[in-house]
Amino acid sequence: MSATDAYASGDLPRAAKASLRVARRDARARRFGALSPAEVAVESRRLVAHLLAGLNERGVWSVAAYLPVGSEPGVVPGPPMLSGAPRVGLPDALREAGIGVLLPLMRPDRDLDWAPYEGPEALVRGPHDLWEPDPETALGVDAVRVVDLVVVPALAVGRDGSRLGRGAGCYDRALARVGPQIPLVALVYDDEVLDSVPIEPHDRPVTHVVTPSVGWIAVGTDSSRRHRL
Ligand SMILES: Nc1nc2c(c(=O)[nH]1)N(C=O)[C@@H](CNc1ccc(C(=O)N[C@@H](CCC(=O)O)C(=O)O)cc1)CN2
Ligand SMILES: Nc1ncnc2c1ncn2[C@@H]1O[C@H](COP(=O)(O)OP(=O)(O)OP(=O)(O)O)[C@@H](O)[C@H]1O
Repeated sequence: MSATDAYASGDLPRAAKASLRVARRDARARRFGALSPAEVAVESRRLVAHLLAGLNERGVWSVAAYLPVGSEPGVVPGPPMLSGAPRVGLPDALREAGIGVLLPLMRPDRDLDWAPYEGPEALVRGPHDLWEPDPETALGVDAVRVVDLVVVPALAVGRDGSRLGRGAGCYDRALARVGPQIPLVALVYDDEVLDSVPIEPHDRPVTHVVTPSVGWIAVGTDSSRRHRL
């Protein structure tokens, strides 16, 4: 296949994404390994505080979010609590601020279902080391349409709004249902804000990034930025 054919068929951005994903995942794991649990906790608290301040300024009352795990930004380090419940930072902080929170449940078809967050004790072990709401409480894939803002996981984000995810396409499917006026906010570490990351036609650009040190950064093209708050 020629390079032009490869590009037209989508193979080039797909391959570029795959190698960047490996590099970013390694970099994240290395960085995480070099920090103590206390340092991770401090960074997570700063990230969550920035996120909350910006939600408050924007008058946001409901969000679709997620529970950071492993080396993801916002994770609360340490084993599960004595009760067996996971350590929860971000969803509790949102709920305590009076914000309604939906959490995702990964479906076998790699789409995302959504359920209200009702506290750490109500979470159950999901696939891939994730903690998820009880599937009995799930509202369906369309529940994400009603929130004021979506908090999105990412391995890296470009200043042009391009986002690199884990590669399952879960968020691509979910974000395809979200209206164009809804802010899409990726949580990343400071060194994960790049000029751009490879994209494919199905990728929805994010509108903002929040990092532990800088806080909120509006991303996207100049024209996309002119049309929003
Ligand atoms: N905290 C958190 N929750 C989330 C996501 C996320 O990225 N972070 N998701 C975002 O989509 C959804 C779950 N999506 C996932 C998609 C793929 C893999 C997966 O393939 N995991 C591999 C390891 C490689 C990796 O970490 O990516 C595995 O477990 O073998 C895991 C979760 C919904 N909930
Ligand atoms: N709206 C969609 N409907 C159906 N399939 C989709 C959709 N969006 C993406 N996909 C599929 O998901 C695959 C993975 O997409 P991609 O590499 O962009 O994932 P990602 O953005 O890194 O992951 P995520 O969205 O889970 O964070 C794509 O190859 C594509 O076939």
